[in-house]
Amino acid sequence: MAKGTVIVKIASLGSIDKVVVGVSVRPVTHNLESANDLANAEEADSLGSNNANGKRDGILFTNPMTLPVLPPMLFNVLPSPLAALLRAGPALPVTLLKPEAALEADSCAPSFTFVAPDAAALAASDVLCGARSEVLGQRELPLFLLRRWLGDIHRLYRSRIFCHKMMDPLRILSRGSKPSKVKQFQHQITPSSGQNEQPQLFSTETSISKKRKRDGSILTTGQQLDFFGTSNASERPSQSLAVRSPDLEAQEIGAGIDSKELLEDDVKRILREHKLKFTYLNPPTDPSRERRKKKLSKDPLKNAQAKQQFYPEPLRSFDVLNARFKVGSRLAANVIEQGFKTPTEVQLGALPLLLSDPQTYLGKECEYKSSKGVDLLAVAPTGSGKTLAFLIPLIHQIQQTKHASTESKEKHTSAIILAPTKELVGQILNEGRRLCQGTGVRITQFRKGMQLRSHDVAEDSDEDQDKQERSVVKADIVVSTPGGLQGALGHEQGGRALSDIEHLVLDEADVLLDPLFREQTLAIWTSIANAKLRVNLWSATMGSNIEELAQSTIASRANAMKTDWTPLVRLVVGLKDSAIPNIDHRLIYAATEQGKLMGLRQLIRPTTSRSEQGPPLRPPFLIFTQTIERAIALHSELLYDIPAAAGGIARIAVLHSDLSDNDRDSIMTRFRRGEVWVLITTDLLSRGVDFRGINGVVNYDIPTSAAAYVHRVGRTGRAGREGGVAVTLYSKEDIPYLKQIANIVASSQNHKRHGGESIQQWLLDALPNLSKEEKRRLKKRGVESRTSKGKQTNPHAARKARISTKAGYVRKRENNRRGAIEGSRRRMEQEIDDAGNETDFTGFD
Ligand SMILES: Nc1ncnc2c1ncn2[C@@H]1O[C@H](COP(=O)(O)OP(=O)(O)OP(=O)(O)O)[C@@H](O)[C@H]1O
Repeated sequence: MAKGTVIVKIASLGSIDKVVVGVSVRPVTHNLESANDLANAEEADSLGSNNANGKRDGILFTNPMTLPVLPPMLFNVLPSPLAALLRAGPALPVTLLKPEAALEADSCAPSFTFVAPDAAALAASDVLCGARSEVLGQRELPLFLLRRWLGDIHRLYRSRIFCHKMMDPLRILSRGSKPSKVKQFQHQITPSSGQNEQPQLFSTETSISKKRKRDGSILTTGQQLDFFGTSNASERPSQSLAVRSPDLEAQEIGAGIDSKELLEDDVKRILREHKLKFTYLNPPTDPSRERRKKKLSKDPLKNAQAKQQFYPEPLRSFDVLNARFKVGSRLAANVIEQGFKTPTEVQLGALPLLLSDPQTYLGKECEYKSSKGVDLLAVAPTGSGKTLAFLIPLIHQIQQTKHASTESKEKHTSAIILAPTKELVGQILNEGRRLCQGTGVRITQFRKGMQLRSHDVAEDSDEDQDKQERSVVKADIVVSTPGGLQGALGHEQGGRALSDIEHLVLDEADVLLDPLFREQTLAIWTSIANAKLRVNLWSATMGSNIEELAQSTIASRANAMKTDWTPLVRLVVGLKDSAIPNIDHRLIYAATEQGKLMGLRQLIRPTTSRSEQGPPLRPPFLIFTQTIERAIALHSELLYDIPAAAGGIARIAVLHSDLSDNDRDSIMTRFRRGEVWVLITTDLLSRGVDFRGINGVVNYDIPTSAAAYVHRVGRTGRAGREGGVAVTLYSKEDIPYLKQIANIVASSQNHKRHGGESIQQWLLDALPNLSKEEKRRLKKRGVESRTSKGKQTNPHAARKARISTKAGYVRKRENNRRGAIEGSRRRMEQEIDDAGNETDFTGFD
């Protein structure tokens, strides 16, 4: 085997109780081509030693192409535990994917994270030759090898061999070594089945509609609008601008032809196909024009809407960022280097808005004088790449300002990104760092004790300033939760420090402006005393009340500061406030709390008859509960449900806001690496957090609003990935909440790419309708029996809602025991205190 060729290795360790799948750049020492080879390996299990044939025993090597065909052969031939373990081998492509997942999760290029079951396995298997071992489980591989290896794996995934052979590790390891007679190799594409080549949700490929032309012939718009070159090149008409492949486009860019503009009709058609709608929310009011408009139609609303919609030319490919928008070549290269090729809908719509002069799309009519951009409200589906859509323009604008600036090179923060949770802040930071590399723009997370600095503060620096120097933020972009940053505003320089801020981005804007965070967010927003401030608000859901609040804040700020009027535009992708159409939704009636627990167990380890009914829920998946207490209770209930052979309790974890930051980080990392398969959590992880390979989401407790449902289930099916499953278990108490969720499911299934079961009409009809006020109340309160308040108001219902399968007397005994231990501990502490007090007493002088 040529030096540097990457192969995949399956290693069985000494006790044959571990299977490691990894890559090696070493020559093949043991080619697993036949059952005999395997038997040899099984006999001599001393890992790393050479057997009589000079082969390495106990380590089973194969290359990526043979791995998928191994398992069936092994199943039939081998009886021993090794056979069972090797059957788990093909399930480990979940693990095999980890380098990729890790690549996405952390800033790993040009290294990647390899996940071995434990330290011994990693050390013993010597997974990566020539690797520099730094941290447990983390080795570095030269980038070219990584690329080639991932390429091989992706090819396999694309050919679907892997998926076909892939087995559910939980099922295999929990049901003995006999090959099951049920369709265990049932083909299922899951979000974790590799890289997604098509990140668009509403791509032309999937929405081919037919129009009748005037001459009577049928025009298939989907074909005509293969704008992003996804269909077969030979089928495309060569002349159409709308069908150029990215390659061709790249060549054109090189030849300087890219500046060609699309015809207005083409632009409109493309935007319609991708379900993009742009609205100009605050066109300057011209009294004479208003009068004319009223005369034009009896329906002024219609007229107004027609006036306010506009159609900017979409971004065709990331390759044109530099040529068309003069985005710095380093920033443009960073985007491409991360593997982003085709812009998602929100990116193809928002990037031209934020990167070009508003006059180019709003026209001269907007009477827009300054060239300082627009304020933007963007509503786009979960996982559609909003982070990239706001980071690219932000970095570009900061770069431009820096180049144009003649002022001192002293670093001042000029942009703030707010997000509701620390997890999301960390994630934005990671993505921002990757994009900022080599651009001269710095991004940081705002931490406790840090301070922002403005020009003036820097100028009137004194001795005290030196002391504070180390805590002063020197980055251009600061990412923070509202609470974190608001603390800094209390500082005497706080208000002044914000005077340099030119960009404010609110990610998950609807939650940031919801009562929970509203005060903090508005405090920061209104403290920014910079007339040039531009605001972007992003979310997958945005109610009209939030939109109004945003508009009125922008307007009142402008009035108070007497600033020039700035255009405010809205971009909506797809149907507002709806769930992504590329996942399967299942609503399961479980009647009672016990029923829900049984239902969940059924999902984790399905019995055959049930699992035949729909795509099984494969790990990794997330389980949402209503409260922290319930997440903890569910965790301890399910702790032993994953068989020890499959990793046992290490495979399940709980994450909530009562944990320390370190614990939260560590659980997130373990989940991203694939060490944790089932993560139980609260709504803390329902927004923004991006685990690309999540196969499913379980709403163990029903979400309390439609928006919460949209965001929770949006943790799967990221960037257009197919095969995600969203299961909602509901009991009698959940019925009032169900209608809003059933409506979302129905509308999402109607827009599903490949059809799918829609929710039955009788269910929709049978569910009670709620008024706005009731919805608001339900959202605020949650299901009361599951809250601590519910325990006091209705202890009986609260008892019934408890997550536990233990009988009452067992719980009582446990409580008594716990009480006794606690009492004894307290008594001992008391005695020690008393003794201490006695010895401390030194008597009278
Ligand atoms: N053009 C693209 N092509 C492929 N993948 C992309 C593209 N843009 C973004 N992604 C990936 O899509 C995933 C989701 O992106 P992101 O987290 O920004 O989505 P989001 O719209 O902010 O979702 P949410 O509403 O849940 O916060 C990320 O893994 C990101 O790397």
